[in-house]
Amino acid sequence: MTQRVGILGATGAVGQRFIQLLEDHPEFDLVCVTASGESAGKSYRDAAKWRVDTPIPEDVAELVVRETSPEAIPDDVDLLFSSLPSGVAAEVEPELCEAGYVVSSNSSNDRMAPDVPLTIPEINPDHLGLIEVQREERGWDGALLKNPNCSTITMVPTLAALDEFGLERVHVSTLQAVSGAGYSGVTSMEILDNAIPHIGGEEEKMESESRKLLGSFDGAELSMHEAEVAASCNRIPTLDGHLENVFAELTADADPEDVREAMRSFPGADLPSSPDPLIHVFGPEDPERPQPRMDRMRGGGMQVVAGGVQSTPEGVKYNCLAHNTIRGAAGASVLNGELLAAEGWI
Ligand SMILES: NC(=O)C1=CN([C@@H]2O[C@H](COP(=O)(O)OP(=O)(O)OC[C@H]3O[C@@H](n4cnc5c(N)ncnc54)[C@H](OP(=O)(O)O)[C@@H]3O)[C@@H](O)[C@H]2O)C=CC1
Ligand SMILES: N[C@@H](CC(=O)OP(=O)(O)O)C(=O)O
Repeated sequence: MTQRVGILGATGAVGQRFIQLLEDHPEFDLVCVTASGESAGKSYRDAAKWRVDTPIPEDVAELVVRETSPEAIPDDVDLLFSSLPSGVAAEVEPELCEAGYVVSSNSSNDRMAPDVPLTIPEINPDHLGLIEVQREERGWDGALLKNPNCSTITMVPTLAALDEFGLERVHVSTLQAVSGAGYSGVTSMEILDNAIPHIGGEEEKMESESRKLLGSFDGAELSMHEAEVAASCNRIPTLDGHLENVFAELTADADPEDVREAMRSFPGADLPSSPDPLIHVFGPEDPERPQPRMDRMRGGGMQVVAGGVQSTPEGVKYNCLAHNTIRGAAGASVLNGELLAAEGWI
């Protein structure tokens, strides 16, 4: 069955990725786009400065952009994807959920709220059960579901694969693409011939969101994973694709080939946007991979790519990579929407 969907913040960088990913989607039909009051009332073509590398779908270009409020959105929309600035989302998303809409959101507000599921469908689909808790506590007919931060989602599938070796402590250092800061986020004068060893709030997000994603849900309450996570986040002059150097301390012995096999065989999800395999792993014959330019579009930008697995005295070290605006943003929300549909929440 096809579901009628909308995008909140559809004119922005992530909103445009949503439109690209929803074109020809087998389950979702895009019927509604919203943005700020500045854009509302204009055609999407006139409101959005289109910057994605495929043309605007003609039917979307003709849609009239709506205000971002419950009154402006048609009642028969089954699911809303959200790519609003987090301050705006923090106000509007709860109003929409209260009005009965189900929202699959990429914005960072409420990710760590104890009654808001933060999911990667291949890793913790059972956390969706938190929606029952959320509805009971908040009295909503709708629901709010979040996907994690783009740097977090790049690393967590590899950590989930390592969990069988007793994941105790994680140190990670990131090399993040400029698109993560949005189109006007970092000027060329700041980033060319340079690297910036700080991204506001990013380290805290990686450290807390990872433990929530890897945590367990007993049907009523969510417990965080016990592993300690310490992150150092850096911006570098790549366009798309976050590369990360991970050092994992494990309680069990783990040979690099066992680790590669655990990552290679980690199961995907039976959902249209989930790649198979979930993690592409380069072996010791390709020590220089993954690389952002060469590997970010694997699996349509939805695959996580790992390589450089080597033993350390405490466990293993390796590199991992994912496309930050596809697997790390719009693609993650679409995949969560597919999970909501498959599990009967919409
Ligand atoms: N850029 C990226 O790679 C990533 C971004 N994110 C997160 O996704 C969200 C969106 O990011 P991004 O697409 O880069 O942001 P943009 O600034 O490019 O887009 C923001 C969108 O929100 C709309 N908007 C702004 N203010 C309001 C308002 N007051 N009411 C209603 N709509 C409003 C804008 O509409 P208008 O055009 O009318 O101003 C636009 O559609 C953020 O929370 C960001 O942190 C997450 C991961 C990666
Ligand atoms: N901070 C990320 C992008 C982002 O907006 O993340 P979040 O979804 O947590 O707000 C980056 O710079 O690459």
